[in-house]
Amino acid sequence: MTHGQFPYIRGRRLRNSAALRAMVAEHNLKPADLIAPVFVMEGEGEKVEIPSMPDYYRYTLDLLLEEVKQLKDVGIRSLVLFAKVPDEKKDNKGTEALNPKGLMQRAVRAIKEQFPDMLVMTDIAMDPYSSYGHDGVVEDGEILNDKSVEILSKMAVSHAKAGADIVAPSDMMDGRIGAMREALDEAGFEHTGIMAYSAKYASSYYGPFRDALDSAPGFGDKKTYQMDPANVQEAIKEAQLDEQEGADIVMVKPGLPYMDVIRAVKENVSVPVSVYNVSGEYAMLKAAAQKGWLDEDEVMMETLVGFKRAGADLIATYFAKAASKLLNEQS
Ligand SMILES: NCc1[nH]cc(CCC(=O)O)c1CC(=O)O
Ligand SMILES: [Mg+2]
Repeated sequence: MTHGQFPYIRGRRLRNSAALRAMVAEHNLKPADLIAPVFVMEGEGEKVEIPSMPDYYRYTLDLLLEEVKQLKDVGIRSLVLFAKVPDEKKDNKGTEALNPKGLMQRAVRAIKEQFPDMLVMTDIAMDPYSSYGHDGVVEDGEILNDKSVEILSKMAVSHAKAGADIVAPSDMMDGRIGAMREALDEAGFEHTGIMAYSAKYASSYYGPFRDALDSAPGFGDKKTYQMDPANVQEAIKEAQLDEQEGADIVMVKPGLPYMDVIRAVKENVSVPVSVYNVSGEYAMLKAAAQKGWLDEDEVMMETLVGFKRAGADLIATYFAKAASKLLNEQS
C-alpha cells in the first residue's frame, strides 16, 4: 500500500543491519545439520587429492583419523564413509563388502574407538565392490533386485557389527529398506538407524565421486534402478515406501537440480529429510571459484541455506568442513 507516492510498508526496514537480518532469518544453517562424506583407501600415511574435486582427498585410515579430528574440532558431528576397494578384491557378489576385516569395517571400528561421539554412517551399495561397477548383482547384463537385496542386508549387518550408527543404502533396489530393517533387528541391532537414499536420480553429477572411488559402471548406465530426472511424483512414492519400510531418514540426491523434489518429499513424509549435495555440484562451484568467476564462500553458504529453505533437515556435502569453519567465525 502506498501513502501518496511513498510506500509506508518498507521491506527494506528489516534488512538494514546484520543484527536485523539475523533476527528475521527464516532458516539457519548449523554445523550439526551437515554430514561430511569421507573417502578411505588401503595403505598408510597417504592422502590423494581427487582431481575432479579440488581440495578433497581420499585418505588411508591413519590419516583419515586425523581428518576426523579436524571435522570434530570445527563442530561436525556426523560423517558418511565410503571405501575405495582395490580391483583385485572386486567381484559380482560383494564378497569384500561382507568381510568383517574389510576396509570399511576397520574404518568404522577405528573411528568409533577414537571418536565415540561422532555419528558414523556407512554407504551401503555394491558398486565400489563390484567388478561391473553396478549397485547390484549382474546377470546377463541385468542388475538383479532381490539377490542384491540379500547381499545389501548382510552388508548392513556387517557395518552395524563394526559399530556404524546409521547405515545409508544408496543402491535403489526395491524393498531393501524393509529387508535391511528386518536383518538388523534379527541380528540385535534394533538401534542402528537407516538413512535411505530414497529418491536417487540417475545423474551425471556423480562423475567426480566415481573418479574418487574408481567405481564407474563397466557397462551401460544406472537408469534401470536410479530415477528418471523427469519425475517428482515418483520421488514421493519412493520416499513414502521407504518410510513405511522403516527408514529413519529419507534422502533426495543430487541436490541443486532437485530443490523441488526436496520440498515435495518434505511435505509428504514425517521423517527427517536429507539432501546430498553431490560431487558434481561441488566440482562446478570449485571450478568456477578457481577461475575467479564465483566467490566460493558466498556461493557455498547460499547453496547450503537454499537446501534448508527447500525443506532439507540434513545436508551431506563436501563443503561440510569449510562451511562449519565459516559458521563458527560468524557466530
Ligand atoms: N552407490 C554409490 C554412491 N553413493 C553415493 C554416490 C554419489 C555421491 C556423489 O556424487 O557425491 C554414489 C555413486 C553412484 O550411485 O553412482
Ligand atoms: Mg525405492
